[in-house]
Amino acid sequence: MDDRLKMPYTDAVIHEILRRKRAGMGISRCVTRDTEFRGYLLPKGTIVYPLLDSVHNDPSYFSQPDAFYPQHFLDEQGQFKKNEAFMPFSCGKRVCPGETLAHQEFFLYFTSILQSFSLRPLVPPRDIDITPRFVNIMSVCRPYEFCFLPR
Ligand code: HEM
Repeated sequence: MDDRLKMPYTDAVIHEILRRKRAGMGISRCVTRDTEFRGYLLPKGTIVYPLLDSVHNDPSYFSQPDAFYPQHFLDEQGQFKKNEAFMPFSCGKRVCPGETLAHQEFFLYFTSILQSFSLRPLVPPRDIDITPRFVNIMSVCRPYEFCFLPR
């Protein structure tokens, strides 16, 4: 997110949601020529899937990869801190062209909802299971219910 945003904690929460959202797989791609990658030969025509979840759960970049921990994106002064391993929109030439729009929408929806409602889960937060559910090679969030209480 850019420096114009002066709500670092909210920004960090949104980034942590995107890190944890667990639909972390880019679109499949095809290797256009024989390619060596980390000692492996990927022959021309090989289909590859970038697994973004792997980098989002790398403990050398995220100190508590299994937790919901917005501090992954905050420095000691509570200011927003970029993390080069954050790439829910993938990276490179085929990076998601909707990234800026998606960030803006997230911020507006999230802040508008929280300005008008308090969110209350139906069970104590510690009883909410935030471990991923695996579907084929993807992991997805588990659904859970909560109430919107007008402020
Ligand atoms: C939370 C929201 C979003 C996430 C996490 C997301 C994530 C991604 C990812 C991971 C890719 C694959 C990039 C790659 O293959 O390397 C992608 C591609 C793409 N996204 Fe998004 N996206 C989001 C929202 C949007 C929005 C709002 C739009 C358009 C308004 C959009 C349009 C596209 C398009 C057109 C591609 C294909 C790009 C290409 O193949 O060259 N996305 N997105």
